[in-house]
Amino acid sequence: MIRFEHVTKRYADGTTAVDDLSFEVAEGELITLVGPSGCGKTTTMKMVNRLIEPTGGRILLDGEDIAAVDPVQLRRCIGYVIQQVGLFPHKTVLDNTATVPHLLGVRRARARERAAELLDLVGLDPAVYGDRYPEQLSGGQRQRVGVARALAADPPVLLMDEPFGAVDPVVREHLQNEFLKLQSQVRKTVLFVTHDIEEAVRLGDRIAVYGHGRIEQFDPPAAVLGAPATPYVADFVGADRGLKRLSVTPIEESDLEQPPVVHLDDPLPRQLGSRWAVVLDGDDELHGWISAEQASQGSGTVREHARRMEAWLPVGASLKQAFSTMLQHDAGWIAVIDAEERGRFLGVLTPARLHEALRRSIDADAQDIPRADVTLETVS
Ligand SMILES: Nc1ncnc2c1ncn2[C@@H]1O[C@H](COP(=O)(O)OP(=O)(O)OP(=O)(O)O)[C@@H](O)[C@H]1O
Repeated sequence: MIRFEHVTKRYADGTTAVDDLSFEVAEGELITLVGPSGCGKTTTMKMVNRLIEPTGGRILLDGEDIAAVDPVQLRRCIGYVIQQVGLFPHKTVLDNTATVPHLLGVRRARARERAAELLDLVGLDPAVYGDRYPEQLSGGQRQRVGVARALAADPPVLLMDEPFGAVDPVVREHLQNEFLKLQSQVRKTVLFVTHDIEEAVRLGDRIAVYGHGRIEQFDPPAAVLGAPATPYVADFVGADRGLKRLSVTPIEESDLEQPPVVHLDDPLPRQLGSRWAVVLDGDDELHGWISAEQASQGSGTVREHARRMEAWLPVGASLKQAFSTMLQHDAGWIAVIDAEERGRFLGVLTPARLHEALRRSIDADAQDIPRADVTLETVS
């Protein structure tokens, strides 16, 4: 969809902002460009809509060299969201959002109708906010209007330059989550500039980590965190990258341990062969658990002695959620179920298994193989 071929930008004063950059972005992919101030992120982005012209190389959009496309025409198929949103102060929220379709010749009534749909999509009720002016909105609400306006002409490509940079961290996280939900519906090809590694990790399908004018690593978040390509990247993602990585590493079935299992209507077993067993109902769905002590002292069926299981998660939840669930319930293990299949029990995750899952996922990324195929040298 977007292809950079040996792109260089040298400004008139001799500053090389971007140095021989080559990469490709697939349709519907969200790429975060992250790096310290002045490393060339904004320059990269502005070359895509020709606000800045490269001094070397070329950029292809859908196979076509953008140097040959009329810049005005080009910008119509590229939405642009910036930090200082740039809303027209004298226009209402609805008219601001309808600006581009209106310029493109869509009838005013239809453009406003579409604008109202988009405001709804970004979480602003058009009946409440449509007639307000930008100064009557909070910073977070203004950013949402900025996103709605960029989507108004339904462009296949979105460029976003620190769009959530000016709002406080709580609103920011909220906007990020909303944007991810929105992106899962609209599936635009997005270049998203940020200097915040947390934001880059949370949003990006892949992250381009910039050094000065160059990309040091271009990989999915888990790989950047688990296997930084250079000491510079390791330093940039921070010493707590293991923790960050937990949040982008999903629980997989191969991570799970298989404990003893009993069913609700089984007679109470004298011995479990373990300190506890998982209790399932007749459909193999998770019901709870039972301790060896209860089993050895009681009588009747499992049903009368089973305890409800609070600490469980669906497979695919993050290792961070798993860790947090363990802490929240003060549990030495959590049950993992298949949410797609009515909650079928799949196995349990213990702290040791969680640690192992993290190590396996790092090796899997480094070797580019599935996590289940990784053999660890020493298993703790
Ligand atoms: N018009 C210009 N003339 C000369 N140098 C420029 C110009 N615009 C940017 N630069 C320089 O090019 C380099 C890259 O700038 P750019 O704005 O792309 O960085 P950035 O990574 O987006 O930074 P930030 O996170 O601070 O926005 C910087 O050294 C900057 O000073």
